[in-house]
Order: sequence, then structure tokens, then C-alpha cells
Amino acid sequence: MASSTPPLLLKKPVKLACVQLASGADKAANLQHAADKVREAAATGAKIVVLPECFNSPYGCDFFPSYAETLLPSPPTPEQSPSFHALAAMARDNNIYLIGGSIPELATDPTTQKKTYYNTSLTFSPTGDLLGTHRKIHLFDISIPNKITFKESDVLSPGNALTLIPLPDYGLVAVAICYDVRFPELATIAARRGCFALVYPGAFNTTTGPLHWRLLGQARAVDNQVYVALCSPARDMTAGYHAWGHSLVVDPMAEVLVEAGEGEAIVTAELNGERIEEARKGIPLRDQRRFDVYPDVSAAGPAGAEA
Ligand SMILES: NC(=O)CC(=O)C(=O)O
Repeated sequence: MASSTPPLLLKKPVKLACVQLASGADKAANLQHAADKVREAAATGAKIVVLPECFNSPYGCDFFPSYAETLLPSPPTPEQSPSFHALAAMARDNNIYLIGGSIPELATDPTTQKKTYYNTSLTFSPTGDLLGTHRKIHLFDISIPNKITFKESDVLSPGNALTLIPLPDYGLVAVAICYDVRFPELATIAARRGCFALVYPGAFNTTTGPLHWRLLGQARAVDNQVYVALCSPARDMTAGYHAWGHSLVVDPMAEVLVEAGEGEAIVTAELNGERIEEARKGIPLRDQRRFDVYPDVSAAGPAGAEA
């Protein structure tokens, strides 16, 4: 019987851009600035453009409620979510897939009027249609004495679903947010379900960033033999939270293809499905797993919801 070559996870090469954006307190100005920078990123030939976590607001628990927008039912009105409509227009106007960082989301229970807040990422197609939504699953609750204490769960609720988004021209991409990158199971499940890239809008800080940001990007890439993109806000030392910056793209062999500094920047990298196959052929982890010794975390379970 003739053997057929399986299709590449990434159907054709694509340039991906991370926009390391400087944002401030003025949401309208942040949206306009994001639109300008996304246009700049698209002008480089990038067809997948990524924005950072909380790109339309400062990052912090004090800010989530006042910047939150209503996203459901979808599509929201422009009054409910100016960011939704701004992102859709950025994708459409530039003919790109836009992984729109994240924004604080407000969900109001229609019966009880109880308000719930999420940290939510929206991905749009080149026609401006919403392709997928990810609510940050793992909330950023840490306390490192004399360095940093942060407790997103004081205000936010966690999402409950893994997010795999089909980009019709390219293949499946997994989207998760910042602290989600620290949980290898999530990445492993997404990779075993066939994504070509793990994309994390994020905002590490000057304590954890230097130690863990690049390391985690490389770890998720080498574990799963896929591309990884981490997209941060630019550092602003006048803000309450000092983002690490250093947006980067890692290839399936864990080589850092490109990395920004601290300031505003657009970094781009060419992704190629052949590189994923080469990495997997050279180091055939997929065929060497011992599911007779440990369970396949991707086989079943509640994490299976997809966009
Ligand atoms: N901001 C985050 O969600 C995560 C972070 O800064 C870290 O894990 O460190």
C-alpha cells in the first residue's frame, strides 16, 4: 500500500508579528495606538499579528472593573465593547489574523445581575470575524516576599477551557494568557491536538521575567516541538506594574528566533511547517511516549473544550 505523507500542521509558511505595545490610562488612545502599530506590523508582511495582555488598559486588579467590556452575547454592540470592534477593524483593514492580546471582560448574570470579570483574549479573521475567545485559565496569584505580590483572583474569575483556534489559511493555533504558560499540561494537550503554535499574550514583570519568561517559552517549545510566541507590553517605569517586555518567538527546536528589548517594538519571525516536522523527525518524542507508564493528559478530561 502506498504510504502518504501526513499534511503539515502549518499548511504554508507565515510571518508572525508580536507587537510589544506601550499602553497608558486612556483606553481610546490605546486602541488608536494599537491600530497604528498593527498596521505597521502588517506592513512587514506579517499575516498573524499578536498583541499583549491587557493592551487597552494598565495591568492591575484596580483597573480590571473600570476597563472591563461586555463581550457576550456576541457580537457585542460598539458601546458594550469598543475593543471588540476596534480589533475586528484592525484585522479586516489589514487582511490579517489578529490574536488580540487580552482585555478585561465583564459578564453579568441575566437573572441575578451578578458581575463576573475575566481576562479574555479575542482572535479575529482577516474578514474581521471572531474566530475564538480564551479566558485566562490560571490566575496570576503570587507572593514573592519583598518583590511582588499579585492576586488576580481578588477580582477576576478563571476561564475553564483550553482554546484551539483554526486559522483556515494556516492550521490550528493554541491561545492562552501569560500565567497559563507556566502550566505544561495545557500546552501539551494543545500540541497533541495538532496546533502548530502556542501563542501567549503575556505581561511578566521585572522579578519573574528575567528568570522565567524566555525559559518558559523555550520549555513549551521543546516539550511540544511547536512554535511559541510570547507577546508583552512595553515596560513603563511610571506604571504601577513593570512589564518585562522581551516579546519573543521560539522555534520547535527551542531556538529563540527573535526577541525584543524593553521598549515598544514589533518583532517578526517566519514560521514554517517543515521545521516542526524536522524537529519531530530528528527527536521522535511522539513515537517514544510511554503511556503504559504514565497517562496521556491529552486523551480525555474537562480541559477538552475548544473554540
Ligand atoms: N502576569 C502573569 O499572569 C504572570 C507572570 O507575570 C508570571 O507568571 O510571572
